[in-house]
Parts: sequence; C-alpha cells; structure tokens
Amino acid sequence: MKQSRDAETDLNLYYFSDFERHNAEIAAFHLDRVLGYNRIPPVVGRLINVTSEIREITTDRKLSRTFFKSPVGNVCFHGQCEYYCSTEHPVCGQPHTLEVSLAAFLPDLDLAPRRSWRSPWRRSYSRTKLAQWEKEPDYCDTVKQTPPYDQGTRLVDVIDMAILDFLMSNMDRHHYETFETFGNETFLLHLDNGRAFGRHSVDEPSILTPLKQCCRIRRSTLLRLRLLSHPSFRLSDVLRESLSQDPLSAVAPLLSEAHLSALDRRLHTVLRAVRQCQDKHTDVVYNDMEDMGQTQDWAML
Ligand SMILES: Nc1ncnc2c1ncn2[C@@H]1O[C@H](COP(=O)(O)OP(=O)(O)OP(=O)(O)O)[C@@H](O)[C@H]1O
Ligand SMILES: [Mn+2]
Repeated sequence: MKQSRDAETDLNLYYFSDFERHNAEIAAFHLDRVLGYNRIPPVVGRLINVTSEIREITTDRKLSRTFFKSPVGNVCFHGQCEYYCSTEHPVCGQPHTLEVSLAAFLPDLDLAPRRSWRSPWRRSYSRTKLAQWEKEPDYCDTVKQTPPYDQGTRLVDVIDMAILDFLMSNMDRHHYETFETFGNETFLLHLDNGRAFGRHSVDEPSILTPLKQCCRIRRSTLLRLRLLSHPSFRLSDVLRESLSQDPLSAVAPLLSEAHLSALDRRLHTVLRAVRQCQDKHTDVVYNDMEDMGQTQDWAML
C-alpha cells in the first residue's frame, strides 16, 4: 500500500507515472472472476508486519539494506528497481503494520515456462509519440491478418482484455502472458493490475479501442456483460459482495462506492459500443458457445 484507497490519480500524471495500488491488484482479480474470464491468478489482501515478516527474515541483502526508519518512527523500505525505488518513494508500515496484496505464485518458469506477448494495442509509453493504433482507424485489419490473431480465439481474447481494462481503467496493459506448453490455442494470463482503479470520476475511452476498431466480441462475454447490467445482478453489487470476502475488507472496503458505480457506468459504455458495432456489421458476435446447449435463458437477458 503506497497511497490511501480514495486517492484519485492526479490528472496531470501520465499512465506510466502512476503509482501501483494494492487494492487494484485485489479488485482486478475479483472483477476478472465476476466477468467469468479467470485469467488473473488469485490475489488476496493481508496485513503484514514489515519488520518481522520481511526485514528480519529476508536473505536478500540488497532488499534489507533499503529499510529505514522515517522521521515519525515508521519502518519504511523501497527495494530495488528502475523507477520509484528510492528514499523519496518509500513503502511504510504504521509503525510496522502494512496493508499488502499477495498473488498466488505461479509455477516456476523451469517447470511451466511462460510466453510474454506484446499487446497489439500497447501504448507508446512516451509523452510525445502516438502508437500505430492511435493513428490508423483500420489498424484491426492488420492485426486480424497477423498470427496468432488470424486464428482461433486470440483476437476476441484481447478484446475481452480491453473490456476488463476499460472497466477498471487500466492503461498499463503492455503485455499479456500464456503458458508455453499449451501453444497458441490457450487462455491468456493477466498479471500486473496495480495501475487499475486510479480514477473513478473520469473514463478512458481509448482503452476500448480494440473493441471499437475490430467490432468483435465473444458471445459468452456479451451475455455476461448483459447479465451484469441487469438490476438484480448489477456489476457493482456483485463485485462489492465478492470483495467483502477479502480479509482486508475488514479494515476498509477495497473499492470505494465511487469506484463501484464507475464500473456500472463503464459497463453501459461497453454495451453501447457493441450496439454501435451491430448497427454497422453483422459479424460482431463471435459464437464461442456453439457446443453448449441451453443458452436460450441467458440470451433473454
Ligand atoms: N503471480 C505471479 N507468480 C509468479 N511470477 C509473477 C507473478 N506475478 C508477476 N510475476 C512475475 O514478475 C514480473 C513483474 O511483475 P509485474 O509485471 O507485476 O511488475 P512490474 O514491476 O509492473 O513490471 P513491468 O515493469 O514489466 O510492468 C512479471 O513479468 C512476472 O514474470
Ligand atoms: Mn507494470
């Protein structure tokens, strides 16, 4: 935890300068499950003692050397990394207690090697340069012809990812991962969600660009989104209930009401974008449920 749950990211900060949030990692895991994707490894909140559970037991000398006591006596550390790992950007206990998010550790890379894929709609990570997708309205036509997006479900998987990221306003999705042994016909993994849920008062329409440029969506995703726009299964209500199971919700709700209601607003924006696609195209819905019977009841929603 580096900042309070309610802190809204400064509008003058670029997405690549935003600080990560522990509650965003937790809420992203729950949102991914509510959407029925199951692509984010389990993440849970914990209260830890930074002294007894990190400083006193770590064998990492470089890490332990970054611990210090702040002017008011709190135990702080910053670790080692390229950006924001300095005395000016510490993580501090109170004086030892700290809220954190912990992710289930994926199998070792020797046992289950992963492949990291650059998102075709990756941002430029520059203040001045635009990415190709920002300049070319027909960018998706190129992506559709480029392996692995020319076959199977990879394109709609990336569109699912864009919907998840738009809902939680995560602009930092530069890569996604897969397990190498499963080849190209496999599910995606979404690690690194700490830059989501930074602002609740504004939406970032550009995150939906893959959906808007490709006009394609999985049928199962569309049905789930429609279900979650129904008053009795409202996304904000379902997510609030899901998050209440996390241990840290005893300290304070993991998402403020403002963030929860932003989700309902953004869900309507996604459904509107799908309708606008359907006004222009006939092949918008990718039927990934052909082999499943009894979809009628769902379709009614
Ligand atoms: N649950 C996990 N289990 C095992 N390894 C993980 C897990 N989550 C992340 N990692 C590994 O740690 C690396 C860094 O994690 P993450 O991407 O969250 O940090 P980051 O500092 O934001 O990185 P980047 O600068 O690439 O955005 C990942 O590329 C991944 O290989
Ligand atoms: Mn990152």
